[in-house]
Amino acid sequence: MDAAYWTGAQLSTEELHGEQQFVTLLYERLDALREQAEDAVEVTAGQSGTGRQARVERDITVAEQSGRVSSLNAVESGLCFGRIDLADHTTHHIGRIGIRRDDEERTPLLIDWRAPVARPFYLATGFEPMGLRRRRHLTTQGRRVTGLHDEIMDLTDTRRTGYEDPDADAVLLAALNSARTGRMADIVQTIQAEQDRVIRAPYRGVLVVEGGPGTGKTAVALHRAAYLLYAHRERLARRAVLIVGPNPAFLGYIGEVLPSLGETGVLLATTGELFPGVRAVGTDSPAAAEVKGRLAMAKVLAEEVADRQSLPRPTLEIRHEDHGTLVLDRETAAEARQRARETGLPHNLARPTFAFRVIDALTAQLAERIGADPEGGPNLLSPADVVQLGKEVATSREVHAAIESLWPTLTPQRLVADFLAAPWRLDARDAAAVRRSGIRTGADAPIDWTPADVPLLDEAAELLGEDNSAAVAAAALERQEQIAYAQGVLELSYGSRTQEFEDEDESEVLAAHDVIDAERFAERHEEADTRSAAERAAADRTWAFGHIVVDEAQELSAMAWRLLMRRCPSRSMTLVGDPAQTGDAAGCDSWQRILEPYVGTRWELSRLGVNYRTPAEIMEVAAEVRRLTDPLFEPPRSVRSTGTAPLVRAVAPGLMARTAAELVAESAGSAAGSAAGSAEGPSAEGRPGEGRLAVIAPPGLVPALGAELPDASWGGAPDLTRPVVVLDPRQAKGLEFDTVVVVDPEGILDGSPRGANDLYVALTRTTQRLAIVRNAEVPSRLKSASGTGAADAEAPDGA
Ligand SMILES: Nc1ncnc2c1ncn2[C@@H]1O[C@H](COP(=O)(O)OP(=O)(O)OP(=O)(O)O)[C@@H](O)[C@H]1O
Repeated sequence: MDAAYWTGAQLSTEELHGEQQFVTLLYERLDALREQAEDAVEVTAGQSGTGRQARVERDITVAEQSGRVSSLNAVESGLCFGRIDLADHTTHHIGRIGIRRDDEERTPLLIDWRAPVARPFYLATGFEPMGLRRRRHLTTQGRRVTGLHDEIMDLTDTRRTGYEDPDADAVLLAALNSARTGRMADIVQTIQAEQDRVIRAPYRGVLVVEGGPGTGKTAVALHRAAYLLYAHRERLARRAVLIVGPNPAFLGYIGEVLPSLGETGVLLATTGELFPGVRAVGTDSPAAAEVKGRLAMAKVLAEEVADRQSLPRPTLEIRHEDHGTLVLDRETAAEARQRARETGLPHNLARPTFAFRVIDALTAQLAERIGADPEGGPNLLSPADVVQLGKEVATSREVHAAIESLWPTLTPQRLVADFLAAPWRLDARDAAAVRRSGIRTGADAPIDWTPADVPLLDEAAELLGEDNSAAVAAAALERQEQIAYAQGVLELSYGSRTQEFEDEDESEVLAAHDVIDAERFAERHEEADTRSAAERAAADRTWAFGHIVVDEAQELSAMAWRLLMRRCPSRSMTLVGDPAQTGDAAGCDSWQRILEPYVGTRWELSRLGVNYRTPAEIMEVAAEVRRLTDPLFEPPRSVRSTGTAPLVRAVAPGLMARTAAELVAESAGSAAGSAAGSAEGPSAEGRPGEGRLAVIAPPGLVPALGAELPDASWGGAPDLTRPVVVLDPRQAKGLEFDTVVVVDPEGILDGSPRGANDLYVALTRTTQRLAIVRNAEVPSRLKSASGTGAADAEAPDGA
């Protein structure tokens, strides 16, 4: 029947039914793929093949197929979310991953959102329909299609479905208004055009993405990682992608986004986690972190190393077991040091050169003494005697101790610990900031490393180098043994060759002796590393990543940038941040200054200008903070307004924590109340228990607030999935909540040199409601939060 004769209701039912059938088919296919992968895991794991080769192949298959099962599980929710109808009457469904039919042609059933075919779904507009007649968003709950939203792109097309939505942003707004969970969600269904361009920007080079709060920088960075893994799968699967965030809580917050896009092999880390073997659990004062983050620390550490390459004053006496006292004078040691330095090698790798020179000089001295002809003739020792003497010198414990005292083998930990124990190269104030008491100089005792120590350790590791000659020699030996073993296997296999064998499939027969030599045979039998690239990268300080994404990039110190640049020699990087939110005293406020030493001016800048998080009324208050220092500041445009101005309470300082707790209790009550009357579907007002609230206060007030809010999570590792958390502004960076209570804004403003940035961050964390509890005894520097303006509608307490 012609659609024009159908009533709207019939159309709607038919359309929805059709989509439901399609989605059901997709899930059946997903189930089948998952079953295949699970079966492969089970069958392979149960295989009893013996020998190294069989074991390796089994482990690789199990790892691959288990990864596939995890990816397929992760895309279960919202598998298909869109459809595009093209002018040529073809249609494509768009989803989290690509799925094909199980037919001969492997016909595409669901198009991966990252495929070029899917691009018009994100970019087409009425002005530029990109060949589309219609764009459809599907909303689903579990496997049930719950809604359709159609946009007509070709106005000459008269066909109607009954799901045409006059509000093109309905799906976006529903996503923005949904209650937060304490975990970031992906935005794959509603990526906006300006975001799409960043996500699909070319892979090479450094791309900086700058934008105000809530402009989707984090979301875009994560989707870009997923896109790059799709578009450059082979290279990036091998070299891995690293995503760097400011703290572990933030990484927990964003940790589910990439898996929900089917990507599980990405390493998420803070810079403090990038030195394998070191857990940076300590904390620094802001002053200490700032000093440790300065670029000048690279020079300081280089000088510390040079200092360890010392000279005797004026001579060093070495008592040799058999030959009495040897004397190493300053000139000889200086010459040996010069030679060692001239190698240009890091300290530990240049040490053998130093040691050889010293041993040579001492051997000559000894030969001179022992072989001296009492008659004054030539030395009586033969060359072989001298070689023997050299061996004795080289193996002498005392000689070793002497060399060690002049050119010690150093670990990064020991070098940095010694520096922190006695930072005498720094001026008095900086030294006082970084000095660590309780460290024993020269001892390898464990200390509480801080995140700001990690770039120092990395720098030290570069300066020192790793003397892995023993490991290399051992590996070479093992390889020789493997080749010998392989030779034996090949001879055996040749000897046992039978007629029956010759008739078999040639690959089996040729595999033995005809086509490979012992060396390649040995290679094939080497123990393969079945860890994913991300896992291997996490354990390897010198790993070169295929791409690095840095979120909150403005927070990184100059020393942290040095560390990251070492991990990415290809300089394929995406850096997202907002200099206006820089809180860390060691952080940078100019991209050019950060990047200059590494890529000169060869980097791209993209700006995001729409705030998807913070409602316009709240953004106005936040903008006032920035205008304290920059009167012309314009905030990013908010995509929504809620009609609710921030609530302000001015109270005596001793009542601020109590008042905040009361506001939290009121908020919980009103969320429950409005939930009772709310319509179906997720909303910020949500159901009881839905939504998240954060109290953000200066660090000194956090414990008092924690005491007033016994159910809240707070401290070093707050649980963001709890209904209420108490955070300081630094901890709140990058996060968002349905409701935020900012306590003591003036305290935050004055609390650090970048207090204005911290307050700006605190005020922009909410998706719905903001309350401010301020100290009534200090004048407010924000007009709209002064407790006397329009925002004060709810009458402050206790003022
Ligand atoms: N296209 C989109 N569709 C749906 N939600 C979006 C979209 N873009 C951004 N958002 C949502 O807006 C919120 C803010 O995004 P995000 O945290 O990525 O911003 P940001 O720029 O990193 O913010 P900040 O600098 O304040 O940390 C998130 O909840 C994100 O999911």
